Amino acid sequence: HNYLKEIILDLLLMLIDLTYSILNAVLQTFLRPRLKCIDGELCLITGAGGALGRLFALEFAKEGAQLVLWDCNTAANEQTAKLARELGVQVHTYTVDLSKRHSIYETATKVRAEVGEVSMLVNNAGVVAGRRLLDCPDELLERTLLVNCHALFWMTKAFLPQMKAKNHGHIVTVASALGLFSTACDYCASKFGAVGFHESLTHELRAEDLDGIKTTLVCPYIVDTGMFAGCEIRKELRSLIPPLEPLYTVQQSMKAILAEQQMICIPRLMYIPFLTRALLPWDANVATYRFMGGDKCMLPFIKNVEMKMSNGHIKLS
Ligand SMILES: NC(=O)C1=CN([C@@H]2O[C@H](COP(=O)(O)OP(=O)(O)OC[C@H]3O[C@@H](n4cnc5c(N)ncnc54)[C@H](OP(=O)(O)O)[C@@H]3O)[C@@H](O)[C@H]2O)C=CC1
Ligand SMILES: CC1=C(/C=C/C(C)=C/C=C/C(C)=C/C=O)C(C)(C)CCC1
Repeated sequence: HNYLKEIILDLLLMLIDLTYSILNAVLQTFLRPRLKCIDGELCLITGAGGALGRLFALEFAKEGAQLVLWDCNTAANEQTAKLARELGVQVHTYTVDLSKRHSIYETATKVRAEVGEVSMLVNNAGVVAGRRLLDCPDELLERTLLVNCHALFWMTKAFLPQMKAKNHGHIVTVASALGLFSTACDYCASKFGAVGFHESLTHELRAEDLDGIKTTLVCPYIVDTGMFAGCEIRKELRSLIPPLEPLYTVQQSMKAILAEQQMICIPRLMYIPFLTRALLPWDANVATYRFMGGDKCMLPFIKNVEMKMSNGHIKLS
């Protein structure tokens, strides 16, 4: 009898929580969310020499955060640091290879010794091979998984202990719309991995009642940064879902981060293929992808890469 009472009580409590969460989420879409202050927080951004990484650095600098910038491209990273310093914040740069676990751990040890405890982590660095599976060298496929997915584990293992000690921090995962639904590309598996990592980390923190450590998942559609140059959907629909402006993407992401939102799809329209992927039968999804050009969107991108390779602009690493 006691078991029965307990489960009925738990069920009622769960239903109250569930109703509250739904009402709250609906309300939040209409209200302007309260944004947190990150003045003085120490924020580490990976891929800071890249397009979105640089814009993230500048937005965090505008909010008064101190920066630790990581990238494998030293010159691009230094350029980001220069721009951020002009906004009056302290910036520390590190050259690191995120595809190597030891490089991540060694650099993290240096950061802790030379700068201090990181309280915000923006896992932004990402790569794509963008070749057909059978044409793609194993090393390139492996690199996609190492940088986009494995690195999230090592980064979190390196910086979460300090956050846990204070029950204070924020871990941002820059994944992709292609982490929620897929097309033909090596990148999707790595971003699905990133989404899974974010969710399981979020559950782990909740299960340990560490409610001072927030997580945010960022899932943008194509952003006009050059990383996916050539990737495109059906011509007639391109004006309906145009590639995103890099600054808009980062500003929307910042709003979600500062509102401590659990996830954001940019643009909002991307919630639709995310939902229909789960709701519709597989072949129905294939039919809609075919109609919209989502099934072959990577082909012109791959052609681009092949052309650059044959011209000697890109070499296999
Ligand atoms: N652009 C887009 O359409 C979209 C991008 N995203 C995601 O947003 C994030 C940023 O993308 P974006 O700014 O466009 O890409 P960029 O290529 O401009 O920036 C990525 C940065 O990460 C660096 N990087 C790559 N590999 C490593 C490594 N092994 N170790 C350290 N640093 C590394 C790159 O250096 P280098 O240039 O020298 O390789 C580059 O500076 C990525 O995670 C991407 O997957 C999500 C949705 C859409
Ligand atoms: C697959 C697919 C689509 C195309 C998505 C594309 C082209 C996404 C590209 C995302 C990128 C490049 C993300 C980088 O991280 C549509 C038309 C929305 C319809 C639903 C299925």
